Amino acid sequence: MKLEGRNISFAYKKGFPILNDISITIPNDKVIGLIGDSGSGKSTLCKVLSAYIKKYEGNVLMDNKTIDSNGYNPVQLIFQHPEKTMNPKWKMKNILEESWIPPKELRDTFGISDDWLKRWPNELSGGELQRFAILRSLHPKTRFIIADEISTMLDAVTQVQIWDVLLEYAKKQNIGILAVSHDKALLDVVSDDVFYFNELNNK
Ligand SMILES: Nc1ncnc2c1ncn2[C@@H]1O[C@H](COP(=O)(O)OP(=O)(O)OP(=O)(O)O)[C@@H](O)[C@H]1O
Repeated sequence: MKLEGRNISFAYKKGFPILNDISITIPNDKVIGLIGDSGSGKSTLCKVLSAYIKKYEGNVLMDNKTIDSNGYNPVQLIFQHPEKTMNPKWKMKNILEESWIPPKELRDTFGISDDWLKRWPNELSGGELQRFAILRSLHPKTRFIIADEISTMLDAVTQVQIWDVLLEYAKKQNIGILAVSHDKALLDVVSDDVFYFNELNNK
């Protein structure tokens, strides 16, 4: 299985293109790293691939087919700032289980303590929240994860812990990952191949 962006072009404002005929393939048994300058359009590409942006030129295909926009999206985007994607008025248990109910062992693997489930999002640290955001995205129907700077705000130890569990789970479940980061050293460790955004973007 593979996720493909084929000849993707996009502009927020007419005449100011951000993505120019970009093509990228993410096989479901690989981690593809993507590195590039700030403001170059990496997050925009992530949003196109995960259908947050719906109007663009080109195609996003999973095994050569367009993705059904009605059902569960098998391409899940995880953002740098997990708090922005969580309802502050919901307790963590509801935020997690809105997507699926992961087995307790998997929660434990992600280092999520039972006590955290009873808290509000603003009662957890960024790293703790990010564990929830990642686990929430690993619904059994997820086939690809688009990880947009998911560990940037974490200390080195937490960063390694989180990537370790994510990589192990993805490998077991055949989930492909696009890992976007400014951190070349991190991408060299987690990715099978690393691409430079500017080389994909035909400006
Ligand atoms: N909703 C939006 N409306 C208009 N312009 C936007 C919008 N979102 C992003 N941009 C602009 O598009 C360009 C690309 O932004 P994007 O967030 O994709 O870059 P990036 O490579 O992910 O940057 P960074 O590495 O700093 O996160 C930037 O110039 C940004 O200001």
